[in-house]
Amino acid sequence: MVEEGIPGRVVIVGTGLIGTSIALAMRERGAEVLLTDRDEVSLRMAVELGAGEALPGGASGEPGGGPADLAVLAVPPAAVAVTLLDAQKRGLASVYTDVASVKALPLRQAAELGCDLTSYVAGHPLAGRERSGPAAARADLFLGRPWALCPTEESAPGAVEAVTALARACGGEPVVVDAAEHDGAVALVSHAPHVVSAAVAARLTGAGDVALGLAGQGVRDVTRIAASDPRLWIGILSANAEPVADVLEAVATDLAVAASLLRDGSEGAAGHVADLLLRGNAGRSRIPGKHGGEPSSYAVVQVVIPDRPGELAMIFQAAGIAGVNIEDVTIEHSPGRPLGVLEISVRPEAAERLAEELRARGWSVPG
Ligand SMILES: NC(=O)C1=CN([C@@H]2O[C@H](COP(=O)(O)OP(=O)(O)OC[C@H]3O[C@@H](n4cnc5c(N)ncnc54)[C@H](O)[C@@H]3O)[C@@H](O)[C@H]2O)C=CC1
Ligand SMILES: O=C(O)C(=O)Cc1ccc(O)cc1
Repeated sequence: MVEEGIPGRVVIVGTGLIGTSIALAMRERGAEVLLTDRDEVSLRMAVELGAGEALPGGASGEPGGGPADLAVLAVPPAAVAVTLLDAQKRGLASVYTDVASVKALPLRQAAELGCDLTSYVAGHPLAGRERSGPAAARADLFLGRPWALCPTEESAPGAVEAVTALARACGGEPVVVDAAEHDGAVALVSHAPHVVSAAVAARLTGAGDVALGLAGQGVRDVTRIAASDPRLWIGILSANAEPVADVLEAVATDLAVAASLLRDGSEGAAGHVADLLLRGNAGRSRIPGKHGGEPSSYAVVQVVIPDRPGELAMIFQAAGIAGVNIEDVTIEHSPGRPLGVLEISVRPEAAERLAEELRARGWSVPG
C-alpha cells in the first residue's frame, strides 16, 4: 500500500541514474512504478533492479487503467520538452515533472511546443553522482538534499502539490525558485565547478608516473565530478551557457592573477595570493551543512582502526552507548598498511565524551 499523500502510480520516462533512483525511492514508499526508456538495455536493467515494471506497449505505450498520478521525465535537458509533449499526447499521467539540471530552457521549449503547462511543474533534485545509468541508482540518493521546483503562473495548484509530495517522498527538501534564478544559482554551485574540475583533471592526461603516484586526496576531491558522462554534461552546459560563462570568466581572472603573482615572487605578491586563499576559506565555510542548515562546524574525532572485520560496527556501537550522534564519517587509508584513520564528525560538545568512551574500550584516539 502506498503511504498517504504520496503519488500512488508513477511513470518514469528515462531509466538512467536519476529516473531509476526516483523509481527505487518511490517503490520503497509503496508506489506502483511504471518504467520506460528508449534504450532497451537501461530499461531492462532498471526492471531487474526492482525499480518497477516496464510500461505496457514500450516507448509508445500507455499505463493500463488510465493516466498515472505523476510522470517524471528523467531525460537530458534538451529532450525534456519533446518528451513532455509526447507524454501528454499519450495521456501518460495527470501531472508531469522533469529533473533536468537546467530549468529555463525546458520551460521555454515546452511553451513553444504548445505543451499543457497547467499539469507541468519543472523540477531538479540537487543530488547526483559522477556515474550515469541505472546501475549507479540508489533509493537514498535524495535524502536531505534540496529539490528545486519551478512552478509558473500556469501551473495548477494540484500539480504543484503532487510534485512537492514526490520530492518529499524521495527524501528531498522542496525549494520553490524562479527558473532564471535557479539557472544562475546552479551555474555557480554546480555547473561552473564541473568545468573547473574537468580543467584540473585534464592537466593529468599528460602526467607522468611519478606525479600520478604522488596523487593524494586533494586532487581526488577536486576531480571526482570530472569522471561524469561528457554527453550529459555538454547538454547541461550548453543549456545554461551564459550564466556558466559568467562564473568561468570570474574564476579565470582569479587564476590568471594568481599565476602572475606567483611568477612575480615578491612578498607583496604572496600576500595577494593569500587573499585568494582566504576568500576560498570564506566561500567554502558558507556552504550549508547537512539538511541545508547553517554551515556546521563539527568537531572531528580521529580513531586509528586496524583493518579487521567488525571494527567499524563496534566503534559505531560505542558512540551509541556514549549517546553521541555521528554527523559524518570518512576513512583515511594508509596505503600498504593494515591500518586506517576513522574521522568521526560530531557536535563539538560531544567530542570529548566520544574520545573517552573509545579510549576506555581500547582504541587509539590521539590528542
Ligand atoms: N547525473 C546527475 O548527477 C544528475 C542529473 N540530473 C538530470 O537528470 C537527467 C537525467 O540524467 P541522468 O539520469 O544522470 O542521465 P542518464 O544518462 O543516467 O539517464 C538518462 C536516460 O534518458 C534516456 N534518454 C536519453 N535521451 C532521451 C530521449 N531523447 N528521449 C527519451 N529518453 C532519453 C537515456 O536512454 C537514459 O537512460 C538530466 O536532465 C540531468 O540533467 C539531475 C540531477 C543530478
Ligand atoms: O556528484 C555530485 O556531487 C553532484 O553534485 C552531482 C549533480 C550533478 C548534476 C546536478 O544537476 C545535480 C547534482
